[in-house]
Amino acid sequence: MDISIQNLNKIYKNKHQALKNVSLDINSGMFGLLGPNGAGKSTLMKILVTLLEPSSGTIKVNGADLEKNRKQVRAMMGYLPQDFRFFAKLKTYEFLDYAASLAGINSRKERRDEVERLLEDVGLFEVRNRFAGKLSGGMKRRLGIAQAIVGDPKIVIVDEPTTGLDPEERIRFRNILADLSQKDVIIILSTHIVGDISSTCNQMALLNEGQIQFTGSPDEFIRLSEGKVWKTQVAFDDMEDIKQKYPVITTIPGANGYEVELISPSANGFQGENIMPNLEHAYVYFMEYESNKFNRP
Ligand SMILES: Nc1ncnc2c1ncn2[C@@H]1O[C@H](COP(=O)(O)OP(=O)(O)OP(=O)(O)O)[C@@H](O)[C@H]1O
Repeated sequence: MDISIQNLNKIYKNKHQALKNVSLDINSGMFGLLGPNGAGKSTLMKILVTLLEPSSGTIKVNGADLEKNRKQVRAMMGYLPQDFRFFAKLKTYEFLDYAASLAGINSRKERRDEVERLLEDVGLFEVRNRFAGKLSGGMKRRLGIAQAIVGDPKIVIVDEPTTGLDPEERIRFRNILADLSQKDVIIILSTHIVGDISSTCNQMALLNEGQIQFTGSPDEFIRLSEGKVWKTQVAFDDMEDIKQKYPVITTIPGANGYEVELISPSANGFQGENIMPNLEHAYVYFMEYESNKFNRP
C-alpha cells in the first residue's frame, strides 16, 4: 500500500491557507503525523478521506488518483474523526453491527462474527451490552477505533485519538494500533501528543503552520537534537533566568538547587553535560530552533 501526496494546498473560504504545498509519501505501517493545535492535521485527514476537497495538488493511492476514484478508495478506508459521534442509545454491539452494515457486510452471520472479533480486538467484549453513551471516555475512543477498522480497511486514519485519555488508556489505544500495523495496512495517526509517536511508527512527519517541516523515522527526528540536550545544576535563585533563556524540559528540586534538563544549541552560559535526547526533547528542539527557519524569506 502507498499513498503519494503531491503539492497539496488548502485555502478555506475565509482565505486562511491551512495546507501549504504538502508533499508526503506514506507506505504500509504506522505513520505518525505530529503537529501543534491548528497545524492543519484535521484538514489533511479530511482531504484524505474525501470529506474535503483540496484547493490544488494530487493524492494517489496505490497509483490511482483519489479525486477520480473516490468511491473505490473510500471503500478501502476506515476513519476515526477528531469529534467522533455515535448513537448513545445503541448498545455497544448494536452500534458496531450498524457500522458493519454500513461497511457493506450484508450477511447477519458475517456481521456477528466481525462484531465479536472487533469487540475482542479493542477490549470491549465485556461491555458489549452497555449503551454506547454510558462507556468511559477511553472505551468510547476504543469503540471509535473499532468502527474505523470494521471490514478490514487497507487504510486507517485516526485523528487525535488520544486527547483527554489517561496514560493507561493511551497505551492501550497505541497497542491496538500497533497490532493492526502488523498487517499490510497504512495507519495514519494524527496527534499533538509527542508520546503517541512511539517506536511503533515507522515513519513520521511534523506539520506546522500548514507545512511539512520534517519527514523521516522517529529515530532520525531524535537525531536532529543530538548534542542539544543538557543536564545541568541550577541554583534556586537562577532558575527564572534559565527559564527565560532556554526551553526547560524537566526540573527536579534538590538540596542546593534544581537538576534541570534543557535544550540549547550549545552550553553557552551554563555548565552542563550532554544527554541522549528522546522524542519530546527533539520536538521541543525542533519547534524552538528549527521550525521558524521555514518562514524566513
Ligand atoms: N472550515 C474552516 N474555515 C476556515 N478556517 C478553518 C476551517 N477549518 C479549520 N480552519 C483553520 O485552519 C487551520 C488548521 O486547522 P486544522 O483543524 O486542520 O488543524 P489541526 O492541526 O487539526 O488542529 P487541532 O488539533 O486544533 O484541530 C486552523 O488555523 C483552523 O482555524
